[in-house]
Amino acid sequence: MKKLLLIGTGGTIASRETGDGLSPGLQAEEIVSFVPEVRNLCEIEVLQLCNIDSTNMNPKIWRELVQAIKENFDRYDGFVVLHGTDTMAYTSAVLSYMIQHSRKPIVVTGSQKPIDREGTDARVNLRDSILYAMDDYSENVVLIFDGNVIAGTRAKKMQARSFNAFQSVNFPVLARVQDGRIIRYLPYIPEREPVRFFTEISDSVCVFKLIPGTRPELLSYLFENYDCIVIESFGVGGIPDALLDTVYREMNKWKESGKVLVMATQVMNEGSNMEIYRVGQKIKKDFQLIEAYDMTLEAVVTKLMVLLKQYGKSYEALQKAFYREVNHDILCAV
Ligand SMILES: NC(=O)C[C@H](N)C(=O)O
Repeated sequence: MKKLLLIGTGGTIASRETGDGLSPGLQAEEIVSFVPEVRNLCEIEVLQLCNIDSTNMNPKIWRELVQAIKENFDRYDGFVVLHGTDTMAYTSAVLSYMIQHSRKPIVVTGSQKPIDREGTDARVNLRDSILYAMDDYSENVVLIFDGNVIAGTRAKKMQARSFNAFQSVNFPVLARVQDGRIIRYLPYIPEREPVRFFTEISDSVCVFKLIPGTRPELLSYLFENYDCIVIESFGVGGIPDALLDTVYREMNKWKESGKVLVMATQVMNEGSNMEIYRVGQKIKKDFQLIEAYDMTLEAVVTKLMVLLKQYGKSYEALQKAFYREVNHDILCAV
């Protein structure tokens, strides 16, 4: 019989009413007891990493999660991580970058309603995730929710309350799990390279969302205090004229000190391309700016967190690595 490690981190799936609102209280062991039939599929062992609302997720816990999977990697055939939905897409993305070429599936799942509630989505999500994690044709990091199997780097929370909370952005859903069957939409290409763990991660990345009329002072503060700024711009991407002086002044200082500016867009679908308009083209050329193209913001941020630790000293190497595809994260870089 195959062996599965179920890792509890908290989230609504583990939550109970406290009088002050829902808060994680159930342990992973108790959570599996709500779906006893999964014990027929595989041997399940549990590890309780933490028990938090995923609003409190952070890079330190990600490091511990990766460490836990690394230490147990040879002993199990697959992993299911129970997680809150609010930052689940960040965690599935960061796991994709910190654990690459995994022949063994690492599934991240959770629910919109606690597992002990009637009509909860938790039981079906947990059952689907275990089924998928124990299938011979599953590999790498995926997020499973409401029957959709989404590549770890492509998930985004799109509904605050409904059961179909996650969508796969700019990439097809990999598979569906329906009535206990897996329907795969993409051909199985076995991982050939050995698994690689990256256990270091930077917390010096920030996101700056532009609005019409953004004041430049704010940008100067971020330039001084972070190693990497991701600007969420408008449309296919550009910098407002009113911010250009600040950006040029800071960037000239910055490039020498190994800091990085990355352009992304507030528009979720189809991605950025700064070469289309004057507001984007010139500045991109002047500083060889990195841009997100079709990646999700969650993937951009977490990829940079991991790459900064490896290539923080060389802008060219970081740029090259950023555009290298990992777990289906980018298709359209030119
Ligand atoms: N549905 C959920 O899991 C939401 C919860 N606040 C969390 O992210 O932990």
